[in-house]
Amino acid sequence: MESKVLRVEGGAPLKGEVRIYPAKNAALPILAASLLTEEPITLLEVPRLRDVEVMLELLAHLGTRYEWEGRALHLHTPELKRLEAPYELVGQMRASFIVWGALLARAGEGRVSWPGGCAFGARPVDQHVKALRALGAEVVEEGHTFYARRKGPLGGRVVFDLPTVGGTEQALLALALEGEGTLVQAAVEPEVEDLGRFLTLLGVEIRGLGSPILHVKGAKRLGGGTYRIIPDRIEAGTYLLAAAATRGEVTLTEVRPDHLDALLDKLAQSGHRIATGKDWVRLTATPTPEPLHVEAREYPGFPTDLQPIVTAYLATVPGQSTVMDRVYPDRFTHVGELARMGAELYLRDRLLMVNGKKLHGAQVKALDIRAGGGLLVAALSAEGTTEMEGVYFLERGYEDLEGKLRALGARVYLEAQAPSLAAD
Ligand SMILES: CC(=O)N[C@H]1[C@@H](OP(=O)(O)OP(=O)(O)OC[C@H]2O[C@@H](n3ccc(=O)[nH]c3=O)[C@H](O)[C@@H]2O)O[C@H](CO)[C@@H](O)[C@@H]1O
Ligand SMILES: C=C(OP(=O)(O)O)C(=O)O
Repeated sequence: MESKVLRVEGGAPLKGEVRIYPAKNAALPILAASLLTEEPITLLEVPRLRDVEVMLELLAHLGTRYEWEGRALHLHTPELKRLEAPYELVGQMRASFIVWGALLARAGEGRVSWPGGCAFGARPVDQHVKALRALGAEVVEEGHTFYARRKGPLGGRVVFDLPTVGGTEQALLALALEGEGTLVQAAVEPEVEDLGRFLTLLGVEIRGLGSPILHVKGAKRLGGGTYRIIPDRIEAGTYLLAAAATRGEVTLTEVRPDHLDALLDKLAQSGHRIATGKDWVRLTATPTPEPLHVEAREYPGFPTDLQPIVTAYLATVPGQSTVMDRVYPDRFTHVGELARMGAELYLRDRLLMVNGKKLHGAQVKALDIRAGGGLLVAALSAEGTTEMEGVYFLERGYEDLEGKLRALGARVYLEAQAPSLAAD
């Protein structure tokens, strides 16, 4: 059972420079896509995160040999050894579900368990099933597993009911070998585009990348190659919001400022000074920020993954802010925990009203990755000490969190168990 606790002594403004690592949510589908080729692949600078370790365990189960060289990762799947992804691995995170499309493409069949991932409301997979069926695969749902097979090359037109990141990635992988098809209302998130670029490197033809209509032409065989994953816009956003909440000054390096447009605009609206260069962003916080109205939407809108974190920031901003999440309307597991720190939050018909004020330290629990990010931001700005349980979730999404925050002057300590909790 997880027993680590993150102790945060709040109140220190974050100051300094922090390097942003590659995107977890781009790395994971790219790792799944490595199953498509028998040629070796090298990914440069892969984030060393728990989710990546789980995905590598799944790939190894399916037949991949891999080796770390510093932060680079060499992968090689000469042949698939198994065609099923079990619950023990797929149940740990969402992204592993898309190995299904890769198995179907390479082996002609594949079975996956119902996926896990963060539980912040309903997360159906009907669009994944719809896409594979529309491309001509036979799909059978058996208990909590999904089986798909194809007789010949996949092809056709998928019209998604709504833009889905995972569903679009699933369809891209399914079409990558021999398939040919069009995806309508595809997700346009940078992580989907990054997967598309990686597939292009392997030999798949994709027109329309970054737009909601994608034309995909798979190849008979795919090659290998070396690829650099895009920076993590959610990690970047977390540090920017932490800097804003603590009224500090932080420069992010190795980022894509264009991927952060929606957040940077909101931070500027709130009164903070933002400067950007080709691959860096600096936030100089105003001591008197303004409240905001934030609505999380699909890219290029405000990211749902930053919604719990911007909520935590707004809980520290005097005045009334409002927050809605149009992508995951019930993504509010952080609300009750923020309230323990004194935050005034009222949820009415999926509209969150936030009356910002100075927060105080408390014992809190992260219930999913970005809820953890939000609690962390609140704790950094709060008066007094916060002890956070659920560190497991933070470790799914943030590499070297303690080291990076300490370098920015934060007083954060990862402990085996907080003394006050040990007494329980
Ligand atoms: C590993 C990964 O990359 N996770 C991200 C990915 O999750 P994930 O790929 O699971 O999210 P989706 O983009 O698929 O979900 C978007 C919306 O579509 C709905 N939906 C999705 C699939 C489906 O078959 N049916 C359906 O109705 C979902 O309930 C949600 O309301 O994108 C989300 C939205 O940016 C992010 O919050 C997650 O961090
Ligand atoms: C919610 C996330 O991941 P998952 O989709 O795997 O739950 C996330 O990265 O914020």
